[in-house]
Amino acid sequence: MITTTDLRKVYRSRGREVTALDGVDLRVREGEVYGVVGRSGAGKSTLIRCVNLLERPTSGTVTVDGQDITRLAGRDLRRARTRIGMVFQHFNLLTSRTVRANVELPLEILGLAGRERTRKALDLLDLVGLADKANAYPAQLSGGQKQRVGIARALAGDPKVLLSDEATSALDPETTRSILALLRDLNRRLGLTVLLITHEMDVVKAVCDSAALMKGGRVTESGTVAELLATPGSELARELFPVGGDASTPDSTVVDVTFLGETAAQPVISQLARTYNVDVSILGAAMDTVAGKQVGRMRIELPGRFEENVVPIGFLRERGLQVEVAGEEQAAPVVEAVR
Ligand SMILES: Nc1ncnc2c1ncn2[C@@H]1O[C@H](COP(=O)(O)OP(=O)(O)OP(=O)(O)O)[C@@H](O)[C@H]1O
Repeated sequence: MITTTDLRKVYRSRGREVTALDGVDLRVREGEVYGVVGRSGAGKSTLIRCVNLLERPTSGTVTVDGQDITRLAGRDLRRARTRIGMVFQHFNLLTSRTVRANVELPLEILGLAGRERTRKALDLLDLVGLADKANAYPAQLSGGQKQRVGIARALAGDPKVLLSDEATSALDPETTRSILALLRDLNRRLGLTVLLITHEMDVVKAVCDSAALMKGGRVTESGTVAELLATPGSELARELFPVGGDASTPDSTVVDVTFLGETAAQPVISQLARTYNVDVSILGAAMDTVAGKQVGRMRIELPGRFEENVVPIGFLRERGLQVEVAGEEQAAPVVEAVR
């Protein structure tokens, strides 16, 4: 639904050049909620602003719903933009206009007649749970309510795609949860594709089907959350699911095991201990729901060095678990060893 190909953006100001995007390839599928995370300055805002051409990329292409929008200008671009809604961290509401008039603004630009505009704005406010605030002014609303108005306004052009630029960063945790639940609900009910940027892993955990990590203007990892969790060495997986715990002795093997979906319910660790008669110590563990799936991660310690634990580690992998051995690159030989 959204594809960027070798997207580059170089800002030039006062003789200096800053490469904000350094060849970004992104694939957001129709109907998914896709999160882009990264530190401040990684290029997230630039990326999302290039997707609706608020910022013109220096090179590369952006395709939204099959249309290369980097080729568009003038009226064609304005029309394409109505199919791409955007919500902002600081809401960007007009304080002199009522809530209804804020939502009507893009409808005015689209040329809808007065009565039709009002009806549509009221429908949208109903959709975001704010029907009773139509005549209020933004100053009379809480942060969460303001963001609901921002979302209603973003939906005015019946977009297929919604872009969210840190929409929950200015909100408290409970309001964040309710706004994320609203985005998820709109994604499901309207089949809306959502591309959001955030610096909060909890946002990805709560709503995203897929995610990408940006660093220095590049995407360093991307995939569905399940794929990322199953990728050895994935930084995103580690940040989504941190498990701590240090080895009690240098003569042991520390293994991080990730349980996804059905495997989460299987008693594999006790099977491992019984089958190989090894003492398994649990150094750390966490269970959570990520993208609606139960996921667990456990850091275990096996007595003896890696070479002595090749077979038990192979046993875990054979059970379909994601297994990472701390400080080793021998993952492939282990698979070979049990075949
Ligand atoms: N208009 C601009 N002119 C010059 N440089 C800019 C401009 N906008 C962004 N940059 C630079 O581009 C780089 C990427 O910025 P960007 O805002 O996209 O990052 P970000 O990941 O969204 O950061 P944050 O989370 O702090 O918003 C930074 O080095 C920033 O200083």
